Amino acid sequence: MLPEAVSRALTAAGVGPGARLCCALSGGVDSLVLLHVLHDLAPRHGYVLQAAHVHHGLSPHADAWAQACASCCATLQIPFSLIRVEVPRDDAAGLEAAARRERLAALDAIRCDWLAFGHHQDDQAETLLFRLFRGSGVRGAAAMAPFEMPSAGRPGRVRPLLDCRRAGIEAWARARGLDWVEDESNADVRFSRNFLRHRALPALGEHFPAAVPTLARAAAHFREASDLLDELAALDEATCGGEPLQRCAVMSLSDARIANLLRWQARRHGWQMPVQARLDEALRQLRAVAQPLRVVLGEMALCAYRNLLWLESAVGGTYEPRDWCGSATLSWGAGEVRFELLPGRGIARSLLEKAGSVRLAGRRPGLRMQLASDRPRRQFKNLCQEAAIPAWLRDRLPVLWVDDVPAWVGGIGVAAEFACAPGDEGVVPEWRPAGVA
Ligand SMILES: Nc1ncnc2c1ncn2[C@@H]1O[C@H](COP(=O)(O)OP(=O)(O)OP(=O)(O)O)[C@@H](O)[C@H]1O
Repeated sequence: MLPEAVSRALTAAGVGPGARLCCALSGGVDSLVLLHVLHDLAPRHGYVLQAAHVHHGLSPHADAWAQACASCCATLQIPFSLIRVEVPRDDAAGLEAAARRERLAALDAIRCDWLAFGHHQDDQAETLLFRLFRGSGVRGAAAMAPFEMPSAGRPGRVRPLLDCRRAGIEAWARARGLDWVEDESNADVRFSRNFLRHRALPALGEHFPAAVPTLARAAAHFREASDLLDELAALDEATCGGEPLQRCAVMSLSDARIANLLRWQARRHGWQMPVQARLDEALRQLRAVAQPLRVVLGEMALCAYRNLLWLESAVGGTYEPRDWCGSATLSWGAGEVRFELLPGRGIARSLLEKAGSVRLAGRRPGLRMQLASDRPRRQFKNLCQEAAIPAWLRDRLPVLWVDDVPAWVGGIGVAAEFACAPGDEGVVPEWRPAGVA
């Protein structure tokens, strides 16, 4: 039964023949059973199995766990990696969350297509309860996904035991004669997760015998609803003009829909969402205050200027001047400037090659530029107004200085005297300020 559940989950995720599958092995019973089942199923599914253990160096038993994982893999002849991570003891997120973050980052860096985790149905029920007690919305209540597709160089994640009960996994381990290690911290009911596992769920189970599978089923319903909200956000973004959004179009949506859209965009950029009250306040200002507007929401800022509306990183990077020597990108603040070679477009390459210095730097006082030979030379402020660049962004605009003459200003364009003629080799700079299109 258990191997069949794992097999179904792998098929549903699309872990096919030739896929490189890495089992995230903690040494506990769940991932140990998963490793054995994956090993048994490998000939049927045709994936290439490996395993990895992350050594956090936090528990006095950490070396013993790593050793147990290594020897189990040696017995099964499964390639094994041991990854050591440094967990900052004073991390603001707390020690457990920091360990988890470092562990996932280390696992994500493994050369594989899929990572398999040993989370099971009891974990799913605990996760749902835990999140509900933190006031989660629909997305949080969706708990853990059975699988997450590989994306942007990151392996996919699959949780093949998510439909299996803990007791069934332990029974399978005993029947197979497996030895496993117990994480001593799992028994400490001062931790919320352990309290839910050892106290709350057993108590609930006395009255609701099917509490765990029922909660897991509810999580699946929440996942469906959460996916629908994502689809709605994608539709709303497209109807509102993409990124940046058209302010008028956004304002015609309800607050709940705008919040849904902004949350979805923030997630895509990898920014943490602020608490609901902060977002409500930002929306209130958006409706009430005349533009321009910039409201900082933790790691990001909600900006409105003219008819544009967008999220951008609120955490600036460095804006140090740097020489351009032909590289494809130069980092700039929280974003970067990309340089692409295209015939007849952008800056004439021959002028860059002849120049004594080509530097990416900020604007300087008195900057003036002519965007076309039949247009007047304009001051920086006017150029920004014409290009709808909001005031708070102006000090952060990248400028490409060629022998101290501005050849290109990010978001504005190329100076007429540097423009590439049709048929010549051109260099097209593109500024990506991390969040603002
Ligand atoms: N040290 C480790 N090295 C490799 N994989 C690990 C390690 N610890 C945990 N895992 C993987 O993560 C799965 C879940 O373990 P655990 O519940 O302890 O971690 P978690 O990711 O913090 O869980 P949760 O998401 O429930 O908080 C394990 O079954 C295993 O696949």
